Amino acid sequence: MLDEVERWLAHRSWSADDRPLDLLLAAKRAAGQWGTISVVLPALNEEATVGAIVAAIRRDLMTPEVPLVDELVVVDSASDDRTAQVAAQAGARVVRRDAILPRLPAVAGKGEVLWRSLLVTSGEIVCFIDADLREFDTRFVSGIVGPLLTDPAIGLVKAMYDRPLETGGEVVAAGGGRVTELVARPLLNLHWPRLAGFVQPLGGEYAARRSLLEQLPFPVGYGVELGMLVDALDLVGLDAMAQVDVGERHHRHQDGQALGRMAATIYHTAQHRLSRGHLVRPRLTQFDRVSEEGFVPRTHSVDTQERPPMLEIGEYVARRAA
Ligand SMILES: O=c1ccn([C@@H]2O[C@H](COP(=O)(O)OP(=O)(O)O)[C@@H](O)[C@H]2O)c(=O)[nH]1
Ligand SMILES: O=C(O)[C@@H](COP(=O)(O)O)O[C@H]1O[C@H](CO)[C@@H](O)[C@H](O)[C@H]1O
Repeated sequence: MLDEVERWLAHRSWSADDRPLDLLLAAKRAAGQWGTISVVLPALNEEATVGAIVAAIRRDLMTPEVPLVDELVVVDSASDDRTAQVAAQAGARVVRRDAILPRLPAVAGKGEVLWRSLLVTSGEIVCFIDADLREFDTRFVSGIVGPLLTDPAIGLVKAMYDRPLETGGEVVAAGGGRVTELVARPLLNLHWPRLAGFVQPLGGEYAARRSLLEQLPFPVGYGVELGMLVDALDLVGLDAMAQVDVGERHHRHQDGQALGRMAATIYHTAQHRLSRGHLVRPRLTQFDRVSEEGFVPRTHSVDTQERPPMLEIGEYVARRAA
């Protein structure tokens, strides 16, 4: 590991316990406008889990005694279940992805909704939390916004955690984060070794200053986390980035082929940054055994579209100037 990363781990890697809530609330008061916090949950068919996450954040972090979070928004990613109703009943403001910036028709993908969320939130600190988490602890939020409240030099904070691989509520292996371990961590270590200190580079729980996020392109799919780490490193440097240990994360796990498609788009996101030019062919062929036919190839396109920095969107600039 690079000496720079060793040093980074010593002074940019914390526990959520290092910043108790009373310290955060005092820092938030002192920060004024710069301490405003928006929590965003991207949600595609998360009716089973989104309500408990919303309720926990409202219960713990949006009360007169603990007014840490200023707004809580669920961006509904064209769900076809009751995600929007469940989230609204739990107390979130729900915004439909397709209602945001309709002049640019939305495309499928997690990064698409995170990018659009910047247009419908106002906090100077934006905190992203996946909506498929179970046994959610609001330390995930307070832990990662903490350094942004207490240290002006920090621009982006990732959560780190254990992530058991579970099926039906039973732990089947210690090593969740399959795409992290098989694709993202090797890619980062080989090509961006300064990012090798991030324990959960693909984790979906992270917070950043709006002033940083609005300068970054957003890969529209699952490449958004890797792309954001690489682009933030280029723009603000490693010392403006940090990570906080928030314990253990339980979430729904996708099947192997879905993770294969995720891996392909993450690889494309990395390759796009490596050569900013020559792109691999964005297609992925996978195989299913079909009774008498044997293995049948099924080819998927790999999403490659990226949205520009929000500062290049006139509506966003006008809203911020208002
Ligand atoms: O097109 C998409 C894909 C995912 N998500 C949300 O993004 C988060 C992370 O997605 P997912 O759980 O599928 O990723 P994983 O954790 O399995 O890698 C979840 O809240 C999803 O509902 C979304 O809003 N739109
Ligand atoms: O880290 C990973 O390997 C993947 C899959 O996790 P699991 O193997 O299902 O625990 O999950 C993450 O990757 C996505 C792409 O960056 C993020 O969007 C998810 O929030 C994150 O859970």
